[in-house]
Amino acid sequence: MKLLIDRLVAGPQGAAPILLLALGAALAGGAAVVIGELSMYVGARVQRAVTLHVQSGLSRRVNRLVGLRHFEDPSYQDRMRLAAQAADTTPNETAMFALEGLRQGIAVTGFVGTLIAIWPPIGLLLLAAAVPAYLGQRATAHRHAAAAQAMSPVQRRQYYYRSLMTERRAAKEVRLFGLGDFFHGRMMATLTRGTNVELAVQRRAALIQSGIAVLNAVVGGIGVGVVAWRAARGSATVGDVTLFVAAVAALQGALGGLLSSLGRVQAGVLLMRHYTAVMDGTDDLVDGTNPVPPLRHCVELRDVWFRYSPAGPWVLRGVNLTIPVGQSVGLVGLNGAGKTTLVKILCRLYAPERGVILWDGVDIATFEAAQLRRRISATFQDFVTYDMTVRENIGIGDLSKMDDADRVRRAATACGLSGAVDELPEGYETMVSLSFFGASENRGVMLSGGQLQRLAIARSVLRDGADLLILDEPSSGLDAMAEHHLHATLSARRAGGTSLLVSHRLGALRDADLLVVLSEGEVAERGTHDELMAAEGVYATLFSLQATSYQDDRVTQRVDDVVGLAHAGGIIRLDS
Ligand SMILES: Nc1ncnc2c1ncn2[C@@H]1O[C@H](COP(=O)(O)OP(=O)(O)OP(=O)(O)O)[C@@H](O)[C@H]1O
Repeated sequence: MKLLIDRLVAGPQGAAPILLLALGAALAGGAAVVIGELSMYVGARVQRAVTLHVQSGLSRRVNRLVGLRHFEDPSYQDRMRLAAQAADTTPNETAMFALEGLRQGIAVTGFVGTLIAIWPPIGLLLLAAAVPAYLGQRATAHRHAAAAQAMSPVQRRQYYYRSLMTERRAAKEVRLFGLGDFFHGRMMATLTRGTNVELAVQRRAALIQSGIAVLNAVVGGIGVGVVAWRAARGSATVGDVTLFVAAVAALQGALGGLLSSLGRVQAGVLLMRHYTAVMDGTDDLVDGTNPVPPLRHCVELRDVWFRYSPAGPWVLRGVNLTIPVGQSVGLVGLNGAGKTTLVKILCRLYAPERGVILWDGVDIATFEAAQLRRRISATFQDFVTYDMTVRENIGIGDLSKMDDADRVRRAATACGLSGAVDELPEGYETMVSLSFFGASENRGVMLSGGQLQRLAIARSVLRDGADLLILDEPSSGLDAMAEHHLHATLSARRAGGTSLLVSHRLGALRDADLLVVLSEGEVAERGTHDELMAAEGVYATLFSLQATSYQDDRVTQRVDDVVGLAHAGGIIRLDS
């Protein structure tokens, strides 16, 4: 371009050299565009591959967490969010920076060379200007990273309020209690707080950028002034001036872009510390390595003490409990007595602070947790309903049987669910969800609370090879008829199996081989139903309380009639 201008300024020229130079300039421009597009495409491929790799590593790491404590720690939740955010953006930013750096780096080297060739001292001036620009950018990057960290809990709160207003789970109560404006107000307050933090960082960044721009303008101005002055004195050409002006503008643009890209990478790298912290972080439970043999004798809790936090109250206080193989143990207690906690410890979702849990005499802490859990089949009180098909919802209990339609159907039948499923538009392939369409774009369905509970229990039933069956409040959502049937079915299936049952409906547990009453984290009573009734303690009081509320002279005859009818003709459908 410089040659072209100098030729034109020098006076009339032949057409061929001018056209040749113009063609050269056009080709150079075109090549730059093509290289730019190519590098964008390669960059997109690279960044996609890196993001997939990093995101996959993060999910695998989280999946490897043995215990539950991290999931109940807000600061870990924040860290996870930042790690995911960093994993999402930093590889992109870095790939972009690498490509931009390559592209702009070549351009910058060319421009700097050109400028130095025209007026060498500009090199020093540019260097002097680059140092504060870099430092300013670095300070901005640190502020961005710090703001992202400070914002994480605020954003989680904001998403939480938004989800309450937009998702199905709270829609009922939000309308019933008129909570829409209340949650909207809270969401806006957190949003405003977050925006203020971000704006403060942006303000600061704008100030720094303005300072850098002024510095660049001064350096550029000095350079252009000197070269123009030299041209006026005849020691430089007009082409030199034109080239210098263009190179200064292009250089400053390229450097600005590079620096801000570098700033984003620096902020991303700072955020990636959260990613590495998650990836390299220790688990709250150390996983064992030993294989888990089939249960032959018993599971025993020996002097187990547990609390959810070091400063919190003891939830289990020296619990001793044996679950002999082939027997059913019923766990009873008031709300908050520690029943579910005990179940979670048995599944090694937490470790006891003192005492041990022995599996045929071996501390379960030495076992590989995943293997131990494969030997246990548990349904929790707060079970999950997945936005998947009925078959998948049951198959979740044993992934190896998820596609075995027959096994899934048998598990559903055992829980009295098959009739209801058959009536669904796509049977077992019906989506249990109001958020997603099914495979054939059919709308999903929502089952009743009791049906969902049976779906969850069917998962445990599907896992029929397990050594220990744990049911935590399996029938709380079932109607009386369903409960009766379910217990009859489960008792039959449990025969000879080992089980731990937790229930507030004491009638459902009276046939258990052993009943254990937990009170404020301690075993208060143990024995069979008859023994505990004779002892006239807590169990007898609770049982009598429940029994008296049902007492009516007409009851016995009616129950006999109903159960007799059900057994005779199957006319009482559990899944009706
Ligand atoms: N994740 C947790 N973090 C902190 N405390 C907890 C947690 N889960 C339960 N707790 C506390 O531990 C105590 C025992 O709870 P747990 O759920 O084991 O009782 P429960 O006997 O199963 O009660 P319910 O009959 O109501 O189901 C309660 O005081 C509860 O507040």
